[in-house]
Amino acid sequence: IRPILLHPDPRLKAVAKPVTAFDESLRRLAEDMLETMYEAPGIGLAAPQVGVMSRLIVMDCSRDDEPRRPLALANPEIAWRSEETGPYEEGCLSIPDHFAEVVRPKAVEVTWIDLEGKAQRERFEGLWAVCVQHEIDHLNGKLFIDYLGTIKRGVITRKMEKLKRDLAREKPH
Ligand SMILES: O=C(O)C[C@@H](Cc1ccccc1)[C@H](O)SCc1ccccc1
Ligand SMILES: [Zn+2]
Repeated sequence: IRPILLHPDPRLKAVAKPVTAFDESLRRLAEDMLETMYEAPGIGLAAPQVGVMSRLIVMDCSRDDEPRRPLALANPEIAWRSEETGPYEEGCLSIPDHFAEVVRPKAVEVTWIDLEGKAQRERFEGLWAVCVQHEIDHLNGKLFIDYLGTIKRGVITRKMEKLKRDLAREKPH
């Protein structure tokens, strides 16, 4: 389990670097991220959210009544976006307890390299499509609040700054 960085944090606004070593340490990082994600709980997590500036994301958007399908995607890229878009009330483990509607393409095709170094390509729809786009945004320093207007984004940022001040002073918020 690794601590999840909270917005605002410069590491959440930086562009992460491509993964080049498909070795044991990458597999260990993916395992740590999946453990952190399940414990949060969440259905996705990007390496920059645990302070690692690498282009690695993990996801498991399977429902509770389905078998788990943990995925680790290195150097993910969106190769195709559907014309059709749709809204979803998004949240973020780095911006806890804040939710807002974001409109994204309903389906995307993603290419990536898996932990064995093999190139993969898959079409995602539904919650998987929302999640993979949300996670790839994290690799480019983009947060779901960046799709909101200046006012709403500012309100959320100021509330998060207060939360971080209170946490720093060990005061319950
Ligand atoms: O911060 C993250 O990247 C984890 C996000 C991933 C996500 C955000 C919006 C929509 C889909 C995925 C979430 O905090 S994981 C929590 C969650 C759980 C169920 C449905 C939506 C979000
Ligand atoms: Zn997020």
